[in-house]
Amino acid sequence: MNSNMSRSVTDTILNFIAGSYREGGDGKTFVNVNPATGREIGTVHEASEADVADAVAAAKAALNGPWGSMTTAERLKLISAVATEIERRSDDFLEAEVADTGKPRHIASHIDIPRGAANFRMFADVVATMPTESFNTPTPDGGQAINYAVRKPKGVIAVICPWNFPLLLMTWKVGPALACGNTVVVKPSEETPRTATLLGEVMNAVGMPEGVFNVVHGFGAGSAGEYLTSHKDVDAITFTGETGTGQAIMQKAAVGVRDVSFELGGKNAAIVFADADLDKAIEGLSRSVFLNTGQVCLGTERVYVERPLYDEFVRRMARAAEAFRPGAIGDPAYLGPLISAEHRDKVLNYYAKAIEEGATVVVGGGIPKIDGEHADGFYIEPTLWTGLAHDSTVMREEIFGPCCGVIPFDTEDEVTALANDTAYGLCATVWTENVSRAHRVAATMRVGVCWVNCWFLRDLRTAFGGSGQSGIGREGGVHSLEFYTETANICLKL
Ligand SMILES: O=C(O)C(=O)/C=C/C=C/O
Repeated sequence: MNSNMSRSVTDTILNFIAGSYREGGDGKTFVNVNPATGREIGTVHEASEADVADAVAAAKAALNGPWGSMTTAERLKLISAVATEIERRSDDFLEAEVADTGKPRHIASHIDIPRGAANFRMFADVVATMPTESFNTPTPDGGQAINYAVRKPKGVIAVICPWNFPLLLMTWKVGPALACGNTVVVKPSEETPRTATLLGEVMNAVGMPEGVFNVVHGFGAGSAGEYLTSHKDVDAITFTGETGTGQAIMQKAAVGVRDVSFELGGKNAAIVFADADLDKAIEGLSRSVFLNTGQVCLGTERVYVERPLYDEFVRRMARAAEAFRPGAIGDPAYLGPLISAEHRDKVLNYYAKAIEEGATVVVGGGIPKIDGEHADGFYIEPTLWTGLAHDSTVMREEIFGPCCGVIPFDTEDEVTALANDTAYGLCATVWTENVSRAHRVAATMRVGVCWVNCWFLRDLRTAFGGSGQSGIGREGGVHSLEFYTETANICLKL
Protein backbone atom coordinates (compact mmCIF):
# COMPACT_ATOMS: atom_id res chain seq x y z
CA MET A 1 0.00 0.00 0.00
CA ASN A 2 2.02 2.95 -1.21
CA SER A 3 0.39 6.33 -0.76
CA ASN A 4 1.54 9.59 -2.15
CA MET A 5 0.20 13.02 -1.62
CA SER A 6 -1.03 13.61 -5.14
CA ARG A 7 -2.96 10.36 -5.61
CA SER A 8 -5.83 10.18 -8.00
CA VAL A 9 -7.09 6.65 -7.26
CA THR A 10 -8.14 5.64 -3.78
CA ASP A 11 -6.74 2.79 -1.71
CA THR A 12 -8.92 0.02 -0.35
CA ILE A 13 -8.38 -0.39 3.37
CA LEU A 14 -9.62 -3.71 4.75
CA ASN A 15 -10.17 -5.37 8.09
CA PHE A 16 -7.56 -7.91 9.20
CA ILE A 17 -9.09 -10.94 10.90
CA ALA A 18 -7.49 -14.33 11.68
CA GLY A 19 -4.50 -13.54 9.46
CA SER A 20 -6.52 -12.48 6.39
CA TYR A 21 -7.76 -9.19 4.97
CA ARG A 22 -11.47 -8.93 4.36
CA GLU A 23 -14.14 -6.41 3.39
CA GLY A 24 -16.90 -5.65 5.92
CA GLY A 25 -19.74 -8.17 6.17
CA ASP A 26 -22.42 -5.48 5.82
CA GLY A 27 -20.76 -3.95 2.75
CA LYS A 28 -20.47 -0.61 4.60
CA THR A 29 -17.52 1.66 3.85
CA PHE A 30 -16.33 5.14 4.77
CA VAL A 31 -13.86 7.50 3.16
CA ASN A 32 -10.25 8.00 4.15
CA VAL A 33 -9.15 11.62 3.65
CA ASN A 34 -5.69 13.13 3.46
CA PRO A 35 -5.85 16.11 5.88
CA ALA A 36 -3.06 17.90 3.97
CA THR A 37 -5.17 18.17 0.80
CA GLY A 38 -8.71 17.50 2.04
CA ARG A 39 -8.99 14.90 -0.74
CA GLU A 40 -10.33 11.35 -0.54
CA ILE A 41 -7.47 8.88 -0.83
CA GLY A 42 -9.02 5.66 0.40
CA THR A 43 -12.11 3.59 1.01
CA VAL A 44 -12.26 1.89 4.40
CA HIS A 45 -14.36 -1.25 4.87
CA GLU A 46 -16.34 -1.21 8.11
CA ALA A 47 -16.35 -4.36 10.19
CA SER A 48 -19.84 -5.72 10.84
CA GLU A 49 -20.90 -7.12 14.20
CA ALA A 50 -20.25 -10.61 12.77
CA ASP A 51 -16.77 -9.54 11.62
CA VAL A 52 -15.98 -8.27 15.14
CA ALA A 53 -17.28 -11.53 16.59
CA ASP A 54 -15.02 -13.44 14.17
CA ALA A 55 -12.04 -11.33 15.26
CA VAL A 56 -12.70 -11.95 18.96
CA ALA A 57 -13.23 -15.66 18.30
CA ALA A 58 -9.95 -15.82 16.32
CA ALA A 59 -8.16 -14.04 19.16
CA LYS A 60 -9.61 -16.46 21.70
CA ALA A 61 -8.76 -19.49 19.55
CA ALA A 62 -5.15 -18.32 19.23
CA LEU A 63 -4.91 -18.07 23.02
CA ASN A 64 -6.07 -21.66 23.33
CA GLY A 65 -4.03 -22.71 20.31
CA PRO A 66 -0.49 -22.16 18.98
CA TRP A 67 0.02 -18.77 20.64
CA GLY A 68 -1.03 -19.93 24.09
CA SER A 69 1.13 -23.04 23.91
CA MET A 70 4.26 -21.19 22.76
CA THR A 71 7.11 -20.84 25.26
CA THR A 72 7.89 -17.31 26.43
CA ALA A 73 11.18 -17.41 24.51
CA GLU A 74 9.44 -18.41 21.26
CA ARG A 75 6.80 -15.70 21.78
CA LEU A 76 9.38 -12.98 22.47
CA LYS A 77 11.39 -14.02 19.42
CA LEU A 78 8.32 -13.31 17.29
CA ILE A 79 7.75 -9.98 19.06
CA SER A 80 11.32 -8.92 18.29
CA ALA A 81 10.84 -10.03 14.68
CA VAL A 82 7.83 -7.71 14.45
CA ALA A 83 10.04 -4.79 15.51
CA THR A 84 12.66 -5.69 12.91
CA GLU A 85 10.04 -6.02 10.15
CA ILE A 86 8.52 -2.63 11.03
CA GLU A 87 12.00 -1.12 10.67
CA ARG A 88 12.54 -2.95 7.37
CA ARG A 89 9.27 -1.50 6.08
CA SER A 90 9.65 1.91 7.74
CA ASP A 91 9.16 3.71 4.42
CA ASP A 92 5.78 2.04 3.90
CA PHE A 93 4.73 2.91 7.44
CA LEU A 94 5.95 6.47 6.92
CA GLU A 95 3.92 6.90 3.72
CA ALA A 96 0.83 5.40 5.37
CA GLU A 97 1.10 7.56 8.49
CA VAL A 98 1.71 10.77 6.52
CA ALA A 99 -1.16 9.97 4.14
CA ASP A 100 -3.55 9.51 7.08
CA THR A 101 -2.42 12.48 9.19
CA GLY A 102 -0.68 14.98 6.90
CA LYS A 103 1.90 15.36 9.67
CA PRO A 104 5.42 16.56 8.78
CA ARG A 105 7.52 13.67 7.50
CA HIS A 106 10.28 14.45 10.01
CA ILE A 107 7.84 13.92 12.90
CA ALA A 108 6.58 10.61 11.49
CA SER A 109 10.10 9.42 10.60
CA HIS A 110 11.71 10.50 13.88
CA ILE A 111 8.89 9.84 16.37
CA ASP A 112 5.95 7.79 15.10
CA ILE A 113 7.61 5.00 13.12
CA PRO A 114 10.70 4.39 15.31
CA ARG A 115 8.45 4.15 18.36
CA GLY A 116 6.38 1.55 16.48
CA ALA A 117 9.40 -0.75 16.53
CA ALA A 118 10.66 0.36 19.96
CA ASN A 119 7.35 -0.41 21.63
CA PHE A 120 7.63 -4.08 20.60
CA ARG A 121 11.34 -4.42 21.35
CA MET A 122 10.99 -2.73 24.74
CA PHE A 123 8.36 -5.09 26.05
CA ALA A 124 10.08 -8.19 24.72
CA ASP A 125 12.99 -7.11 26.95
CA VAL A 126 10.75 -6.36 29.95
CA VAL A 127 8.97 -9.72 29.81
CA ALA A 128 12.25 -11.56 29.27
CA THR A 129 13.87 -10.00 32.34
CA MET A 130 10.95 -9.31 34.66
CA PRO A 131 11.24 -11.40 37.90
CA THR A 132 8.23 -12.41 39.96
CA GLU A 133 8.20 -12.87 43.76
CA SER A 134 8.46 -15.84 46.15
CA PHE A 135 8.43 -16.26 49.94
CA ASN A 136 9.62 -18.98 52.31
CA THR A 137 6.73 -19.28 54.75
CA PRO A 138 7.12 -20.90 58.18
CA THR A 139 3.90 -22.79 58.95
CA PRO A 140 2.07 -23.20 62.31
CA ASP A 141 2.98 -26.93 62.38
CA GLY A 142 6.66 -25.95 62.48
CA GLY A 143 7.10 -26.81 58.83
CA GLN A 144 7.67 -24.72 55.76
CA ALA A 145 5.72 -23.58 52.71
CA ILE A 146 6.80 -21.78 49.57
CA ASN A 147 4.66 -19.01 48.12
CA TYR A 148 5.48 -17.88 44.59
CA ALA A 149 3.80 -15.64 42.03
CA VAL A 150 3.12 -16.47 38.40
CA ARG A 151 2.01 -13.99 35.76
CA LYS A 152 -0.60 -15.15 33.24
CA PRO A 153 -1.94 -13.32 30.18
CA LYS A 154 -5.31 -11.64 30.73
CA GLY A 155 -6.73 -13.01 27.47
CA VAL A 156 -8.32 -11.09 24.58
CA ILE A 157 -7.54 -7.37 24.81
CA ALA A 158 -9.58 -4.73 22.97
CA VAL A 159 -7.28 -1.91 21.83
CA ILE A 160 -9.03 1.36 20.89
CA CYS A 161 -6.48 3.86 19.64
CA PRO A 162 -6.41 7.54 18.60
CA TRP A 163 -5.51 9.47 15.43
CA ASN A 164 -2.73 11.76 16.62
CA PHE A 165 0.12 9.19 16.83
CA PRO A 166 -1.64 6.19 15.28
CA LEU A 167 1.22 3.65 15.05
CA LEU A 168 2.98 4.87 18.20
CA LEU A 169 -0.07 4.72 20.43
CA MET A 170 -1.43 1.48 18.99
CA THR A 171 1.89 -0.37 19.44
CA TRP A 172 2.32 1.17 22.93
CA LYS A 173 -0.54 -1.17 23.78
CA VAL A 174 -0.16 -4.05 21.33
CA GLY A 175 3.57 -4.47 22.18
CA PRO A 176 3.11 -5.26 25.87
CA ALA A 177 -0.20 -7.05 25.28
CA LEU A 178 1.41 -9.60 22.93
CA ALA A 179 4.68 -9.79 24.88
CA CYS A 180 2.64 -10.87 27.91
CA GLY A 181 0.92 -13.60 25.88
CA ASN A 182 -2.42 -11.93 25.22
CA THR A 183 -4.12 -11.58 21.84
CA VAL A 184 -5.60 -8.33 20.54
CA VAL A 185 -8.41 -6.90 18.48
CA VAL A 186 -7.48 -3.35 17.45
CA LYS A 187 -10.01 -0.68 16.50
CA PRO A 188 -8.00 2.18 15.02
CA SER A 189 -9.45 5.67 14.76
CA GLU A 190 -11.58 6.06 11.64
CA GLU A 191 -9.37 9.04 10.76
CA THR A 192 -6.19 6.94 10.62
CA PRO A 193 -6.77 3.31 9.61
CA ARG A 194 -3.63 2.71 7.53
CA THR A 195 -0.73 1.80 9.80
CA ALA A 196 -2.76 -0.58 11.97
CA THR A 197 -3.95 -2.30 8.78
CA LEU A 198 -0.41 -2.42 7.41
CA LEU A 199 0.82 -4.04 10.64
CA GLY A 200 -1.23 -7.09 9.64
CA GLU A 201 1.21 -7.63 6.76
CA VAL A 202 4.08 -7.53 9.24
CA MET A 203 2.40 -10.07 11.50
CA ASN A 204 1.96 -12.47 8.58
CA ALA A 205 5.51 -11.86 7.36
CA VAL A 206 7.05 -12.89 10.70
CA GLY A 207 4.80 -15.92 11.06
CA MET A 208 2.63 -14.65 13.91
CA PRO A 209 -0.11 -17.25 14.44
CA GLU A 210 -3.42 -16.15 12.95
CA GLY A 211 -5.81 -14.50 15.40
CA VAL A 212 -3.08 -13.05 17.63
CA PHE A 213 -3.44 -9.61 16.00
CA ASN A 214 -6.70 -8.43 14.42
CA VAL A 215 -7.88 -5.04 13.10
CA VAL A 216 -11.52 -3.98 12.73
CA HIS A 217 -12.60 -0.61 11.31
CA GLY A 218 -15.58 1.53 12.17
CA PHE A 219 -16.75 4.65 14.00
CA GLY A 220 -19.59 6.03 16.07
CA ALA A 221 -22.45 4.25 17.78
CA GLY A 222 -23.56 0.83 16.56
CA SER A 223 -20.21 0.05 14.99
CA ALA A 224 -17.02 -1.92 15.49
CA GLY A 225 -15.87 -0.02 18.58
CA GLU A 226 -19.15 -0.64 20.35
CA TYR A 227 -19.39 -4.28 19.21
CA LEU A 228 -15.86 -4.83 20.47
CA THR A 229 -16.10 -3.17 23.88
CA SER A 230 -19.38 -4.93 24.64
CA HIS A 231 -18.29 -8.40 23.43
CA LYS A 232 -18.43 -10.87 26.31
CA ASP A 233 -15.18 -12.63 25.27
CA VAL A 234 -13.13 -9.44 25.48
CA ASP A 235 -11.25 -9.74 28.78
CA ALA A 236 -9.93 -6.17 29.11
CA ILE A 237 -10.01 -2.85 27.26
CA THR A 238 -7.22 -0.33 26.72
CA PHE A 239 -7.99 3.08 25.23
CA THR A 240 -6.22 6.36 24.51
CA GLY A 241 -8.37 9.32 23.59
CA GLU A 242 -10.89 11.82 24.90
CA THR A 243 -12.18 11.59 28.46
CA GLY A 244 -15.84 11.46 27.35
CA THR A 245 -15.22 8.41 25.17
CA GLY A 246 -13.31 6.85 28.06
CA GLN A 247 -16.34 7.22 30.29
CA ALA A 248 -18.54 5.52 27.68
CA ILE A 249 -16.09 2.64 27.30
CA MET A 250 -15.88 2.27 31.06
CA GLN A 251 -19.64 1.76 31.20
CA LYS A 252 -19.32 -1.04 28.64
CA ALA A 253 -16.44 -2.58 30.58
CA ALA A 254 -18.53 -2.69 33.73
CA VAL A 255 -20.65 -5.46 32.18
CA GLY A 256 -18.59 -8.55 32.84
CA VAL A 257 -16.34 -6.57 35.23
CA ARG A 258 -13.58 -6.08 32.64
CA ASP A 259 -10.41 -4.16 33.52
CA VAL A 260 -9.59 -0.90 31.73
CA SER A 261 -6.37 1.00 31.03
CA PHE A 262 -7.00 4.59 29.95
CA GLU A 263 -4.81 7.46 28.80
CA LEU A 264 -7.29 10.29 28.36
CA GLY A 265 -7.41 14.05 27.88
CA GLY A 266 -5.43 16.77 29.62
CA LYS A 267 -5.06 20.52 30.03
CA ASN A 268 -1.37 20.46 30.77
CA ALA A 269 0.27 23.43 32.50
CA ALA A 270 3.75 24.83 32.09
CA ILE A 271 5.30 26.86 34.91
CA VAL A 272 8.15 29.19 33.90
CA PHE A 273 9.99 30.82 36.78
CA ALA A 274 11.91 34.06 36.28
CA ASP A 275 15.25 32.25 36.69
CA ALA A 276 14.45 29.75 33.89
CA ASP A 277 16.87 29.30 31.00
CA LEU A 278 14.65 31.15 28.53
CA ASP A 279 16.21 29.62 25.42
CA LYS A 280 15.49 26.14 26.81
CA ALA A 281 11.97 27.10 27.88
CA ILE A 282 11.10 28.62 24.50
CA GLU A 283 12.55 25.64 22.61
CA GLY A 284 10.73 23.16 24.81
CA LEU A 285 7.42 24.99 25.00
CA SER A 286 7.25 25.88 21.31
CA ARG A 287 7.49 22.11 20.68
CA SER A 288 5.06 21.34 23.48
CA VAL A 289 2.47 23.80 22.14
CA PHE A 290 2.93 23.41 18.36
CA LEU A 291 4.36 19.90 17.71
CA ASN A 292 1.94 17.79 15.63
CA THR A 293 -0.13 20.99 15.31
CA GLY A 294 -0.92 20.82 19.01
CA GLN A 295 -2.52 17.39 18.63
CA VAL A 296 -0.57 15.81 21.45
CA CYS A 297 -2.21 14.63 24.68
CA LEU A 298 0.97 15.70 26.49
CA GLY A 299 1.00 19.11 24.86
CA THR A 300 0.85 22.42 26.73
CA GLU A 301 -2.17 24.72 26.38
CA ARG A 302 -1.68 26.96 29.44
CA VAL A 303 1.59 28.64 30.46
CA TYR A 304 2.18 30.47 33.74
CA VAL A 305 5.19 32.82 33.70
CA GLU A 306 6.69 34.58 36.72
CA ARG A 307 5.97 38.30 36.23
CA PRO A 308 9.53 39.65 35.76
CA LEU A 309 9.98 37.31 32.77
CA TYR A 310 6.45 37.60 31.39
CA ASP A 311 6.84 40.25 28.65
CA GLU A 312 10.10 38.75 27.32
CA PHE A 313 8.58 35.27 27.34
CA VAL A 314 5.52 36.40 25.37
CA ARG A 315 7.77 38.17 22.84
CA ARG A 316 9.96 35.10 22.34
CA MET A 317 7.01 32.69 22.20
CA ALA A 318 5.30 34.91 19.61
CA ARG A 319 8.41 34.77 17.44
CA ALA A 320 8.48 30.98 17.77
CA ALA A 321 4.82 30.74 16.74
CA GLU A 322 5.36 33.05 13.74
CA ALA A 323 8.25 30.88 12.55
CA PHE A 324 5.89 28.00 11.70
CA ARG A 325 4.61 27.81 8.14
CA PRO A 326 1.25 26.00 7.92
CA GLY A 327 0.87 24.09 4.63
CA ALA A 328 4.42 24.75 3.42
CA ILE A 329 5.16 21.06 2.80
CA GLY A 330 8.87 20.40 2.38
CA ASP A 331 9.79 23.53 4.33
CA PRO A 332 11.54 22.63 7.63
CA ALA A 333 9.10 25.00 9.35
CA TYR A 334 6.10 23.17 7.85
CA LEU A 335 3.16 23.03 10.26
CA GLY A 336 0.84 20.16 9.36
CA PRO A 337 -2.96 20.21 9.24
CA LEU A 338 -5.40 19.30 11.96
CA ILE A 339 -6.77 15.80 11.45
CA SER A 340 -10.14 16.79 9.98
CA ALA A 341 -12.39 19.68 8.99
CA GLU A 342 -14.58 18.82 11.99
CA HIS A 343 -11.65 19.04 14.41
CA ARG A 344 -10.51 22.31 12.82
CA ASP A 345 -14.01 23.73 13.35
CA LYS A 346 -13.78 22.68 17.01
CA VAL A 347 -10.43 24.44 17.44
CA LEU A 348 -11.70 27.53 15.55
CA ASN A 349 -14.67 27.67 17.95
CA TYR A 350 -12.17 27.92 20.81
CA TYR A 351 -10.28 30.63 18.86
CA ALA A 352 -13.56 32.57 18.70
CA LYS A 353 -14.33 31.81 22.35
CA ALA A 354 -10.95 33.24 23.36
CA ILE A 355 -11.91 36.58 21.79
CA GLU A 356 -15.26 36.50 23.60
CA GLU A 357 -13.39 35.86 26.86
CA GLY A 358 -11.23 38.94 26.38
CA ALA A 359 -8.05 37.42 24.97
CA THR A 360 -5.46 39.49 23.20
CA VAL A 361 -4.43 37.51 20.11
CA VAL A 362 -0.67 37.99 20.07
CA VAL A 363 -0.21 35.67 17.06
CA GLY A 364 -2.57 33.72 14.77
CA GLY A 365 -6.23 33.15 15.54
CA GLY A 366 -7.53 31.98 12.18
CA ILE A 367 -7.06 29.95 8.99
CA PRO A 368 -3.91 30.60 6.90
CA LYS A 369 -4.23 31.48 3.22
CA ILE A 370 -2.74 28.53 1.31
CA ASP A 371 -2.64 28.18 -2.49
CA GLY A 372 -2.13 25.19 -4.72
CA GLU A 373 -2.52 21.52 -3.86
CA HIS A 374 -2.88 22.13 -0.14
CA ALA A 375 -5.42 24.95 -0.35
CA ASP A 376 -8.11 22.59 0.97
CA GLY A 377 -5.98 21.06 3.73
CA PHE A 378 -7.26 21.44 7.29
CA TYR A 379 -4.60 23.99 8.23
CA ILE A 380 -4.87 26.49 11.06
CA GLU A 381 -2.71 29.31 12.40
CA PRO A 382 -0.51 28.68 15.42
CA THR A 383 -1.96 30.96 18.07
CA LEU A 384 -0.81 32.72 21.23
CA TRP A 385 -3.12 34.49 23.66
CA THR A 386 -2.59 36.83 26.61
CA GLY A 387 -5.22 38.51 28.75
CA LEU A 388 -7.27 35.37 29.45
CA ALA A 389 -8.49 34.68 32.97
CA HIS A 390 -7.22 31.46 34.55
CA ASP A 391 -10.82 30.20 34.86
CA SER A 392 -11.82 31.07 31.27
CA THR A 393 -13.18 28.23 29.12
CA VAL A 394 -10.16 28.38 26.83
CA MET A 395 -7.80 27.94 29.78
CA ARG A 396 -9.80 25.06 31.26
CA GLU A 397 -11.01 22.85 28.41
CA GLU A 398 -8.74 20.69 26.24
CA ILE A 399 -8.56 22.26 22.75
CA PHE A 400 -6.06 19.88 21.08
CA GLY A 401 -4.75 22.53 18.70
CA PRO A 402 -1.62 24.68 18.17
CA CYS A 403 -2.48 27.31 20.75
CA CYS A 404 -1.82 28.39 24.31
CA GLY A 405 -2.71 31.14 26.76
CA VAL A 406 0.01 32.81 28.87
CA ILE A 407 -0.76 34.16 32.36
CA PRO A 408 1.64 35.91 34.79
CA PHE A 409 2.11 34.83 38.41
CA ASP A 410 3.95 36.21 41.44
CA THR A 411 4.54 33.42 43.96
CA GLU A 412 5.29 29.69 43.96
CA ASP A 413 2.23 28.87 46.07
CA GLU A 414 0.01 30.85 43.70
CA VAL A 415 1.27 29.09 40.60
CA THR A 416 1.17 25.56 41.96
CA ALA A 417 -2.45 26.17 42.95
CA LEU A 418 -3.23 27.51 39.47
CA ALA A 419 -1.52 24.59 37.73
CA ASN A 420 -3.34 22.04 39.88
CA ASP A 421 -6.72 23.73 39.51
CA THR A 422 -8.02 21.28 36.88
CA ALA A 423 -10.01 18.02 36.77
CA TYR A 424 -7.27 16.60 34.54
CA GLY A 425 -3.85 15.36 35.64
CA LEU A 426 -1.82 14.07 32.69
CA CYS A 427 1.46 16.00 32.67
CA ALA A 428 3.14 19.31 33.47
CA THR A 429 6.43 21.06 32.78
CA VAL A 430 8.44 23.19 35.21
CA TRP A 431 11.19 25.53 34.01
CA THR A 432 13.67 26.82 36.60
CA GLU A 433 17.41 26.64 37.26
CA ASN A 434 16.79 26.36 41.02
CA VAL A 435 17.23 22.66 41.71
CA SER A 436 15.42 22.55 45.08
CA ARG A 437 12.49 24.45 43.66
CA ALA A 438 12.39 22.16 40.62
CA HIS A 439 12.06 19.07 42.82
CA ARG A 440 9.64 20.77 45.20
CA VAL A 441 7.27 22.11 42.55
CA ALA A 442 7.43 18.95 40.39
CA ALA A 443 6.38 16.89 43.41
CA THR A 444 3.35 19.12 44.04
CA MET A 445 2.02 18.73 40.50
CA ARG A 446 -1.04 16.42 40.56
CA VAL A 447 -0.09 14.71 37.29
CA GLY A 448 1.21 11.37 36.05
CA VAL A 449 4.33 12.85 34.41
CA CYS A 450 6.22 16.05 35.27
CA TRP A 451 9.07 17.20 33.03
CA VAL A 452 11.64 19.68 34.42
CA ASN A 453 13.49 21.85 31.87
CA CYS A 454 12.42 19.47 29.10
CA TRP A 455 9.33 17.99 27.41
CA PHE A 456 8.30 14.67 25.84
CA LEU A 457 11.63 13.17 26.86
CA ARG A 458 10.59 9.52 27.04
CA ASP A 459 12.20 6.59 28.83
CA LEU A 460 9.83 3.73 28.01
CA ARG A 461 10.60 2.03 31.33
CA THR A 462 9.00 4.81 33.37
CA ALA A 463 5.45 4.95 34.69
CA PHE A 464 3.30 6.79 32.16
CA GLY A 465 -0.34 7.81 32.49
CA GLY A 466 -2.73 10.34 33.96
CA SER A 467 -4.47 11.11 37.25
CA GLY A 468 -7.99 12.47 37.72
CA GLN A 469 -9.89 12.67 34.41
CA SER A 470 -6.67 12.03 32.47
CA GLY A 471 -6.78 8.29 32.86
CA ILE A 472 -6.63 5.06 34.79
CA GLY A 473 -3.51 2.96 35.28
CA ARG A 474 0.07 3.35 34.15
CA GLU A 475 1.82 2.12 30.99
CA GLY A 476 5.55 1.70 30.46
CA GLY A 477 8.14 -0.84 31.56
CA VAL A 478 6.96 -3.14 34.33
CA HIS A 479 3.90 -0.95 34.89
CA SER A 480 2.31 -2.29 31.69
CA LEU A 481 2.52 -5.81 33.10
CA GLU A 482 0.06 -4.87 35.84
CA PHE A 483 -2.61 -4.43 33.20
CA TYR A 484 -1.59 -7.06 30.63
CA THR A 485 -1.17 -9.93 33.09
CA GLU A 486 -3.03 -11.46 35.99
CA THR A 487 -0.72 -12.35 38.88
CA ALA A 488 -1.54 -15.60 40.69
CA ASN A 489 0.06 -16.84 43.92
CA ILE A 490 0.85 -20.53 44.41
CA CYS A 491 1.38 -21.81 47.95
CA LEU A 492 3.18 -25.16 48.22
CA LYS A 493 3.38 -26.98 51.61
CA LEU A 494 6.77 -28.71 51.92
O1 LIG B 1 5.19 8.58 24.42
C1 LIG B 1 4.29 7.79 24.71
O2 LIG B 1 4.49 6.62 25.12
C2 LIG B 1 2.91 8.22 24.58
O3 LIG B 1 2.03 7.50 25.01
C3 LIG B 1 2.63 9.46 23.93
C4 LIG B 1 1.38 9.94 23.93
C5 LIG B 1 1.04 11.06 23.16
C6 LIG B 1 -0.25 11.43 23.14
O4 LIG B 1 -0.73 12.37 22.38
